[in-house]
Amino acid sequence: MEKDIYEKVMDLAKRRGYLWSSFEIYGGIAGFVDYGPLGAILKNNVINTWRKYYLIKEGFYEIDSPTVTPYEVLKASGHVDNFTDPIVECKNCLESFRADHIIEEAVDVNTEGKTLEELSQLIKEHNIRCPKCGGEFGEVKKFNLMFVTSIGPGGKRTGYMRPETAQGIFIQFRRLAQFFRNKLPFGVVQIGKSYRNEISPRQGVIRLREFTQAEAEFFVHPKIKKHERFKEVEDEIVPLLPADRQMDENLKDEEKVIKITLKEAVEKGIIRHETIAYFIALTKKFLLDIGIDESKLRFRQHLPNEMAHYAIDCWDAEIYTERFGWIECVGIADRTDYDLKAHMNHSGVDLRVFVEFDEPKEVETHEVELNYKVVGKIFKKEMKLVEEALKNMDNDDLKKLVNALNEEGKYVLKVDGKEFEILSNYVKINKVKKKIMGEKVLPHVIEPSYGIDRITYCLLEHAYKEEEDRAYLNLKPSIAPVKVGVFPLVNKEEMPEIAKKIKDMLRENGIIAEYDDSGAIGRRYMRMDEIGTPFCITVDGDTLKDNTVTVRERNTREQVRVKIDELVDYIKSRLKE
Ligand SMILES: Nc1ncnc2c1ncn2[C@@H]1O[C@H](COP(=O)(O)OP(=O)(O)OP(=O)(O)O)[C@@H](O)[C@H]1O
Repeated sequence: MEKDIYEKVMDLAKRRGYLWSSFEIYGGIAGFVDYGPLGAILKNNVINTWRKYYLIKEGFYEIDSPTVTPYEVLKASGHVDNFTDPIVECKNCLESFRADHIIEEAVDVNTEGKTLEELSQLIKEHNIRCPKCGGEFGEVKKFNLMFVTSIGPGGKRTGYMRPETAQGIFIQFRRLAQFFRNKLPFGVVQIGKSYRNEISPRQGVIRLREFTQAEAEFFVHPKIKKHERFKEVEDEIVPLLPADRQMDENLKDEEKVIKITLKEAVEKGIIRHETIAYFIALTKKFLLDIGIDESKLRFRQHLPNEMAHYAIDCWDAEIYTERFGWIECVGIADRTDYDLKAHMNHSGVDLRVFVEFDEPKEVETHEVELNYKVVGKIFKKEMKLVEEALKNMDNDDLKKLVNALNEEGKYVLKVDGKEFEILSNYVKINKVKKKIMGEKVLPHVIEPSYGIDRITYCLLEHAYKEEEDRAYLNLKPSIAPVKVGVFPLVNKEEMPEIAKKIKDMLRENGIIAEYDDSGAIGRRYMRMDEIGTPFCITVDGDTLKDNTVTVRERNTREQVRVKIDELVDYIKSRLKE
């Protein structure tokens, strides 16, 4: 049977040092992958292009936080309770599977949003059996995808390997807001490993248990979701697969995608707001820039019952692959204030940002006067902290304080993770008119989240080309790991020395070049083509006479002669293509 593209790409990737199975000499474990010498450069080139978009063009800043995360953080974020997949175990061979995947592979049913009971029912109804041994399945259960660990000796403190990089940003929000001088909107990114104990990862690099995410968190005023630079992208036409069209049974699959401008999509309410639309455009630009095939890219909106527990609108950039069909590579979600609110409530630390009004407003409000005789004895050393917190309360909190004191006779004041009980006799509340300059708001966050491994695999698959006499990777010069192969035509006279000098000269100028003098020149070209090297330089007899070399282009195989003196500039300009 002919190999499919996945097999061919993975075969090449293994042989030529792009991707290897991890722990191979011990039998390997599904869901882990090593990037070999070329793979590591390719992945870094993808990440650095991504940085160019988010850090340089958008003005976001990057942070780098630990991957081991204490229980409290992920309890607050909802991951301890909700970050689960449905699991089903074969009663005979005890192998576990993801229940929704097993059902969708066996019968034509959409399992999105189904409860555990409904999934169990579907397995029984369709008599779905274990694909490994044909055995009967037990009931469908919940399985939490996080890897658990313990922090410190004795296992007293539970930790998890982070399931997403985003939480590291949310929990540093107070410091980040200070860094950005409390001016909304602002953006922060984090690139790094995330961990999910996927139930049965059978899709190679697509579903990993340890993978790299590049996540951007764009914090906005909750009422302002227009984007300052939307104008620059509003005419962009993007293939969209909106939720209602996915659910419309009268439409054939190919009719479900619509191609309209982002402006129209926002105006018609298909995309919820400009900021999501802006990041859809940015994502498209980035993916095409690294070499994803435009005809194999679309944006699919999550169905209402598919949305993550924290999101109100979400669009996935899906990329087409031959074996796996459309796969989600980027998720662009409006996470609202879900995470900041959760961390504010659990930690007791105020994560709101003070936003100034255009004009000061006069409002009726309250002022708190402390009954020092009473509170002095109660709060002792903490007196200053309590006093400051009460004096700095904003209007909303003052209302809560007044209501609580009227209704229950007490109020719980939270300051820096500490709680203080305030009773009615501790304070005197005066009604006053005040000019206020602004208000505290809890920002919303719009998150584009990129799966670097899936993107890198798609890139390899889209770049893979076959011709009669060769298979090669059509990687863009900016992304290819090795930029130039340098060869002496024959290993005599001074050709090898000159070629080695050219290789060194290119490297000194920041261009990764490889020297190769083994085998026939044609085979050397093929070896470079196979790993996607865009240019090959050959030193030949004429070089010795006129100091020129041939530069051969990978795709067209066309050759031009270039002076050695001009090589660096020539290659540099062509690497920008
Ligand atoms: N197990 C995984 N292996 C590799 N990449 C992943 C994995 N899980 C998520 N990603 C990547 O991280 C991105 C953002 O994560 P997100 O939580 O939105 O994924 P997800 O919706 O849970 O993915 P899926 O539905 O495929 O499990 C995804 O778009 C994907 O590219």
